[in-house]
Amino acid sequence: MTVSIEDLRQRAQRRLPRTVFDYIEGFSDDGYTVTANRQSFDRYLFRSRALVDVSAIDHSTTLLGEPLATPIVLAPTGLAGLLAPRGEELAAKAAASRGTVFTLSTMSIGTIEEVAAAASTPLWFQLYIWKDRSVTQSLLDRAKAAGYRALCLTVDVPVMGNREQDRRNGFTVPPRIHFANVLDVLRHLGWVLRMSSSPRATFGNFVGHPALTRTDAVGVARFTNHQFDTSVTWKDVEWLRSHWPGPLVIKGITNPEDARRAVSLGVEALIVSNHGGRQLDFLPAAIDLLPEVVDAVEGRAEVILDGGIRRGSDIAKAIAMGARACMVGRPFLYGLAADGQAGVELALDLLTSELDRTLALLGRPRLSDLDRTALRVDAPASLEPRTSQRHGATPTSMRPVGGTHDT
Ligand SMILES: Cc1cc2nc3c(=O)[nH]c(=O)nc-3n(C[C@H](O)[C@H](O)[C@H](O)COP(=O)(O)O)c2cc1C
Ligand SMILES: CCCCC(=O)C(=O)O
Repeated sequence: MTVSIEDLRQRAQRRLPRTVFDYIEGFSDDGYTVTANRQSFDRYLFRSRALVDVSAIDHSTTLLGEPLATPIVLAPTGLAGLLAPRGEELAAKAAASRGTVFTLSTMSIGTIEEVAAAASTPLWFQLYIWKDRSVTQSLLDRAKAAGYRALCLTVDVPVMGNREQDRRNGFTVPPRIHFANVLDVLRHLGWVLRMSSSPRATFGNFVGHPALTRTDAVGVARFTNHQFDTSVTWKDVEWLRSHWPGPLVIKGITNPEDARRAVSLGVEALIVSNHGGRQLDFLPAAIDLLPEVVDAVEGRAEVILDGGIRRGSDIAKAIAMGARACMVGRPFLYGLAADGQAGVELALDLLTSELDRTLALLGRPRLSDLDRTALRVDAPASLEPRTSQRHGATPTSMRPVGGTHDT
């Protein structure tokens, strides 16, 4: 039975070849940050109120002026179309059916146009700035023409983080079968068969780009490090501000100074994020970064949190600290791998119903009832840095997420 995000994670793990599952779970270096993202939620405990009328729970909100039926937005994730054929389209449809936003990654398998055609929800487009600025310009033009509502500039990938497991696995796009993984791929023939109906297994927005030929498989880090511009600065944010007609969101803010600067340039929303622990290791947990960014912004932009959300209670804590909404990455990818669109819907439903239960038990029936008085900060949990090399396991599997089973 699937009653938690952890259950979905285990189903995803069973359905996917190991190299693909490892890519989702991937983290940089020693995995301090990916572990901290989960463990730090445990430092914040609730203060509940008794005898409050909680007969009408309301978890709806607005984001960038649009209504959201749930404060959970789907984060941009590259290569989601490797988990299920037309994976990005399925996830976008799931978001639409649950009244929330899907964010399409620059590095998706499905194209900007395909995903826009599949979904009837406000879509956001996540941008990585390419060295070849004509590529960047064309991405913007395509996203604009396809009706994407907001542009989400990710600023924490000047270079790709050190994903050691992907390197050990020789993970490429398209994924290759080689001596070391042939048995594992054979054990997941269901995935192979399902994916045979996928229109492609490479970065859809760049088909035809000279760097991506039909026959060559490319390493993700190698490819992105060649294509992404390492010289991006605030000047580019100013440029985007004047060239993108809709709301501008910056993803990957960890420092209050940067938050103030973004706000001064008229950015409408900030995403406090350490990229799910996949980029700079030894950044603090996302939830610990949140309060100082919220305080720096002083209500002049909306603040979104992502990183480590696996429970509705995590969302309640982030909103109590001042987040307007949360993004989830891996939780919806687990759902997508486990059961396509229905799996993404299940991930959203599980988190939303856990949030509802938390609001009722807390005695704060509406999201707007949540503020910092709903929380108390406990002693820091001890965070043990761990090396993937030493333990050969991913951090999320080392500590049961949600206290069910471990693998
Ligand atoms: C498989 C995978 C691919 C990702 N690809 C992107 C991407 O293309 N662009 C981006 O801005 N963030 C990307 N991220 C980061 C997510 O948007 C998000 O910040 C992170 O997953 C949040 O942490 P969580 O997975 O614990 O929810 C990716 C994350 C994962 C797990
Ligand atoms: C697939 C290209 C990069 C995606 C990304 O940002 C990530 O893996 O975290």
